[in-house]
Amino acid sequence: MSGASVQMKTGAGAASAPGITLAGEGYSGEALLFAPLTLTLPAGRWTGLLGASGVGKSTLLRVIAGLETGVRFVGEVRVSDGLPLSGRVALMAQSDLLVPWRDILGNVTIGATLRGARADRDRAMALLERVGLADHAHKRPHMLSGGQRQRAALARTLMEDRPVILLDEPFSALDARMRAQMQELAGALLTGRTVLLVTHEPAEAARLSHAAWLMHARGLEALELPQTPPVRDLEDPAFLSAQAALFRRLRARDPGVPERAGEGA
Ligand SMILES: Nc1ncnc2c1ncn2[C@@H]1O[C@H](COP(=O)(O)OP(=O)(O)OP(=O)(O)O)[C@@H](O)[C@H]1O
Repeated sequence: MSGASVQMKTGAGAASAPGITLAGEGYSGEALLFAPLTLTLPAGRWTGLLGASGVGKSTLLRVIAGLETGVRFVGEVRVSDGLPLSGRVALMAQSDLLVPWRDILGNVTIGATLRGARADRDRAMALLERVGLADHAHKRPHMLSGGQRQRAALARTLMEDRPVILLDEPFSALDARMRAQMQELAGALLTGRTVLLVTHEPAEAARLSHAAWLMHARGLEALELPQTPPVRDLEDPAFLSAQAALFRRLRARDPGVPERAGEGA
């Protein structure tokens, strides 16, 4: 590995990771999008959030980040230490948001630049190495594939070293091999952070989450996960059967209605 090694497990971010509780309901125009729900993100844990497209997952994530949404959210976000979340959150949005006029290294260090701080280029290069982009550090984003851009966005998110990490479908553009690797990297580097992982992949939620929820218009439903800690081994039988159970749950006709015995996919 070139440059500084990436030491994030014991960083300040993990030490101060708060728990977060979001409680409220969402409206699209006048229509109820999702009924009152309470989403708890335990301190220092990964929470997975699954649900049909358009149900409001990204909205919850953006509300926690304190960003505008196209949905009217009526409710509140509580933080376990009572301190504002501002400055303590790193968000990896669905679109990579790489700025076209900076190279990949410049994108990974953009947070420091925007704050007027000195960028730690060694650490940024070490992260780019970990996401397999060291050879692309001096290319502009348009020269990269979708999956490469997503890995650059992941490196930029990890670079911020924040206690709260919000990931919106962070591995969706990656091939299977790279996806598994990036899951393992994120799982290792974000140990001890409070992480919300929005994903369409039950396998991803089952592999990375301490707790996972299925969101639907009537609220949240707890999903069953193995007792073993994440990141779970891809061949772990408990992981494989949890993944299969999540698939069955997602494929059920109406996820808001509990299945009767003998029903299901
Ligand atoms: N800027 C906007 N203006 C108006 N409506 C919006 C806007 N952004 C999102 N919506 C609506 O809010 C709802 C929730 O969107 P959101 O992006 O939170 O869903 P999601 O569950 O994350 O979907 P996906 O899985 O497809 O990303 C959707 O029905 C969408 O049409």
